[in-house]
Amino acid sequence: MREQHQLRDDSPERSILARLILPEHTVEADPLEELYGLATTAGTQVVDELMQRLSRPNHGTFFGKGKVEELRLMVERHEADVVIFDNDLTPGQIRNLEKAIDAKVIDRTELILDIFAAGARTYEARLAVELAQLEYSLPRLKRMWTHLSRQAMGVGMRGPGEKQLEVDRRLAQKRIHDLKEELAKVERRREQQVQARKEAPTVSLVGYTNAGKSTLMNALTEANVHAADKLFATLDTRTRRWQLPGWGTVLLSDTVGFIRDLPHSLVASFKSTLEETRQAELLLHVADASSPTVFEQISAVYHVLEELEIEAKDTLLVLNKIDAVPNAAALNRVLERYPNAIPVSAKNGIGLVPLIEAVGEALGREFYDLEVDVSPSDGKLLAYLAAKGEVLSRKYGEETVTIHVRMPAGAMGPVHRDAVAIRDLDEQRAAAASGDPVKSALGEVAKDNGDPSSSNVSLELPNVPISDSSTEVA
Ligand SMILES: Nc1nc2c(ncn2[C@@H]2O[C@H](COP(=O)(O)OP(=O)(O)OP(=O)(O)O)[C@@H](O)[C@H]2O)c(=O)[nH]1
Ligand SMILES: [Mg+2]
Repeated sequence: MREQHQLRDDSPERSILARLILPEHTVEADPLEELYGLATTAGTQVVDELMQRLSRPNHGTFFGKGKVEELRLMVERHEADVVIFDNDLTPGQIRNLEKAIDAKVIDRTELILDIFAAGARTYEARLAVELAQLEYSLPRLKRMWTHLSRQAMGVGMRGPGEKQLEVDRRLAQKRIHDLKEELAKVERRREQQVQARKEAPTVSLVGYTNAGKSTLMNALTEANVHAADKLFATLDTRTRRWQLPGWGTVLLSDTVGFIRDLPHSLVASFKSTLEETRQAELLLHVADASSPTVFEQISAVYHVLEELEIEAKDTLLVLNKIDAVPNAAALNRVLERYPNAIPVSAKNGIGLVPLIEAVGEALGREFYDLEVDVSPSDGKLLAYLAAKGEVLSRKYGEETVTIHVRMPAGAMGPVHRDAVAIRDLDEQRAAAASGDPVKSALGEVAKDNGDPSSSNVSLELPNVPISDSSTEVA
């Protein structure tokens, strides 16, 4: 469990973490871990936490009556400034809660927007965040006004208050309109830029926030991009030339990380930042194999990619942080589900040589010879495989249909996203013939987890750190 900070006077804001767990939620072993990361990244000091299970949220106050009272006492006891919910609340629920507990209430979306606002550096990222924040606050303007009117009530300002609200709302709408126009312009410009600069195939790093994308970028290209143990350390795209051994020059892009339930408005406004990803020949989906929620994180990433309408031509799943997995069984559990994933440790340089080989191979590849496990109810994917590929056989198992199919590499996106499991038959044949370097590196990790250096696959690459695609704002 997280250690709770001591109360300190110089602390900026004392926060209490709260989460409502509904029957449909998957609950992690430590259900508040991610929120804790977000809250500390936002600069608050977490002093306590509270959770409740309900069959559905209380309409008025989100938590049930007794829990709200418990929360009020907790706020009082810790002199907390803010209660941060891991859920999304309605403006009305926030208003009622704030009144009941006498502290500021922030929901998950607002917290994420706050972190993005604090971290946005480039012009595009700033536009994107401002738009998302305005769209979030527009339906909540009334809430701001309620606070004002309470103070203003004494001097009989109710009329002007209402009028002010109208003015604010119109101003916000106008600004949203302008921002959208500007972003559309930036998007078009960016699309052309990326196209014009495309001297070589692009490989784009994507993945859950904190999975190690920037660290991997640095390990592969000596790009020296910012990597840090906080959420959303990267908010813009950096592209570097990468001399891929045995292949030549490719462009490698590091991008903003994703998170589950990423606010829709934010996703939409980050489209232009993700232009490199959209035009990439290959996505390297970096996942944190040491996270207890790695499966949820992987599917959250595919979800966001889908929402962004990024139809990846091809994807390799990279299981990072294998130096930090608790034991070999934990890693094998992930590899069972994703047999073609490439285990690495970006931090210790383990597995980079097999990764480089896999990237080279994927870029050169035109067809995949695959066995794809599909859920029988997934008619869409079954139809897709038949339409885009050449189906060689179908086997009906208890829970999945296994399809042997030859797929063009350019059509792999939906397969990666929707299949229950994918086995690359070419790769299996090659591994059987030569003794698989990936699996053997992995065997060493499993044996010597306490001493990752002993399984270090050494890496020496002639890397050239070059251009920076992002427009830095001073
Ligand atoms: N143990 C271990 N830690 C790693 C590894 N790779 C990265 N990390 C750590 O994970 C944290 C996040 O790394 P980043 O490279 O910033 O992650 P990111 O995916 O770029 O994160 P965002 O930009 O915030 O989305 C840092 O503290 C890294 O040192 C690894 O292979 N093993
Ligand atoms: Mg990063």
